[in-house]
Amino acid sequence: MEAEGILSNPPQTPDELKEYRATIDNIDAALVHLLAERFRCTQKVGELKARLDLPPADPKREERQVERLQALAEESGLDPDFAKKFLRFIVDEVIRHHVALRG
Ligand SMILES: O=C(O)C(=O)C[C@]1(C(=O)O)C=C[C@@H](O)C=C1
Repeated sequence: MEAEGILSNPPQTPDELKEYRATIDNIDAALVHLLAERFRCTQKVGELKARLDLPPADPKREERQVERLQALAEESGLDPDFAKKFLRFIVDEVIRHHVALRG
């Protein structure tokens, strides 16, 4: 009996799907660890910039980062536009932290 797409007797998760999901969980954990490491590094950068009175954002540096990441994305089969948006999302958060550090 099925009502509005909800199965009363849901099928078991296939083993193949479980395996993919285990891989996804590992990759997600690695991403979180890598991002935490990146933010520890940018925290140091933010402190340095505040100390030396340097601007929080460096658009020229960002341009070089986008170019490099888009090339890497193309080489590895990732959508370069997604790579660009992902970097923007992270860098915007970093800049927010840098601004807060200036007090
Ligand atoms: O390299 C810097 O100057 C940083 O502050 C780090 C970072 C980044 O997260 O990669 C963040 C903000 C800048 O606009 C550029 C790069």
